Amino acid sequence: VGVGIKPKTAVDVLLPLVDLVDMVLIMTVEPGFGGQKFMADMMPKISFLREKYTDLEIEVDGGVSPSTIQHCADAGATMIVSGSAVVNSENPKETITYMRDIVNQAIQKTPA
Ligand SMILES: O=C(CO)[C@H](O)[C@H](O)COP(=O)(O)O
Repeated sequence: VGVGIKPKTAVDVLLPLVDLVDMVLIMTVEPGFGGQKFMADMMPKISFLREKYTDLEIEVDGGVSPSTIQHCADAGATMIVSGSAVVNSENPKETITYMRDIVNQAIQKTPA
């Protein structure tokens, strides 16, 4: 079971819930539809959670693409939702593999 927060929701609301769930979702667009612009200013929410919870699955959803994935990975995201960037890609497999590799590389660099 996961719990997600919208961009205007403070990350602190997750703190009492983290131990009860399998993952948290940080929305990087307003929920509703695909194709919106990635909100890089959501990255501090991810870094904050990653610093406190080294093993937590943190998902991002919204505007995630090959050009924004590094921000997510560096902040500590481990699960990625990507719509437009994948379905509009000329090579979805390559796009997925690229984003997965960036996230996996960041995970491997994270101190245990
Ligand atoms: O539905 C959404 C928001 O509610 C998502 O952002 C969407 O599923 C992912 O699409 P995209 O990568 O185009 O932002």
